Amino acid sequence: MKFFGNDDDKKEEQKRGLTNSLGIDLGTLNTVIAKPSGDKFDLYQIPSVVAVKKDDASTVLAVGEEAKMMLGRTPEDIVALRPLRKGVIESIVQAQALLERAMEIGTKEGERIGRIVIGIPGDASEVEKNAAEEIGKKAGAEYVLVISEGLSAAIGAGLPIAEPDGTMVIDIGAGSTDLVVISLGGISDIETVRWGGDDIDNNIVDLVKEKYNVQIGIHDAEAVKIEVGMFHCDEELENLSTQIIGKSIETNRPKKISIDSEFVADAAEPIIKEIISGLNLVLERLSPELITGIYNNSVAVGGGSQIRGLKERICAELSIPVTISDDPMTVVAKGAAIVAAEPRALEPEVRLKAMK
Ligand SMILES: Nc1ncnc2c1ncn2[C@@H]1O[C@H](COP(=O)(O)OP(=O)(O)OP(=O)(O)O)[C@@H](O)[C@H]1O
Repeated sequence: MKFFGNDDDKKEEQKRGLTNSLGIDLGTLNTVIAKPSGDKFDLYQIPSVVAVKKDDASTVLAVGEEAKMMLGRTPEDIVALRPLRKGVIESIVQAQALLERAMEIGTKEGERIGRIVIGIPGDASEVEKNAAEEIGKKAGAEYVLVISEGLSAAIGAGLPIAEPDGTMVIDIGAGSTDLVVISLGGISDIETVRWGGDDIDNNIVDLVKEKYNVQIGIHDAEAVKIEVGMFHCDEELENLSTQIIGKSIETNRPKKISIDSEFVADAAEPIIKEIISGLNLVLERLSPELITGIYNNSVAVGGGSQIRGLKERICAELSIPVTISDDPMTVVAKGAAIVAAEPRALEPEVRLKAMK
């Protein structure tokens, strides 16, 4: 990554004590915090969950791990909720509590947060962006910059974002998938597909019910997806199998069933179809100048990018070779941390916003 740093600016910031910066990926499922530390990053992760009073959703009682433990087993007057749904902030108060916790985790005692960069979905509206910025400021950061998760991922993955040729990021998250084309340091196109890994889990639950007359929990469905999951593709991928216990709908008794990769691929088919359709739209709009860059520099990130068969399926359907990030869950936060430490990593217009 080439930075355009200016030593005077840095000294100025140091004078003001703005030495601590954080990158935060405010995700539907997990919030990842990256703190630059020399050439590397300190990384932290918390579940994007808050526990609130049932009759007053603005009174936050617990955040992160503690709140996650309460999911599904809270006392009557408490509910555990996710402040983001499909990548969109649902409750500002709750998202603020989450962000405050994230900043606390990334800060040593006595340290002040100078600048945070928050990655949010690229198709977020101005209102949502402003809300995220507001939340960051209220949570105690001096400077807040909100950037697209896709751009952040590209920076974190070390893609050549400043080149005119173009690069593409496919970010398959829990609730949504962002398809982001970047050139000359900015986003030249974005398509958000409101489908992601969570929808695969839901489809697994439904398909198990339909095929076996058995109810399984959503967490078991996710575990199965992670263990044996794949997308249908032309390549012969190993058909793995695992067993889970569900509740028989007929007898109400526990019932053991086997689920294999082909089964998960059937459940995941509507989601990969939506992703391919989104990519088709991006390609339709793509200017021919960017096609070589997309061919040479497309990367898949996000938890869902780890499902086997993704790159094979995309290459077969769209003739685009995709590299799967070896760091899919933290790359957005890392990219945000790079920008937080050095806003000139972005193009001039965005930099101006960062410095305001
Ligand atoms: N090894 C894995 N194989 C397949 N799926 C995985 C794996 N690890 C995590 N996932 C899935 O990835 C999703 C979470 O990804 P990620 O943390 O990137 O999402 P997020 O940033 O919280 O969501 P969003 O981007 O929608 O706000 C979940 O659906 C999870 O089940």
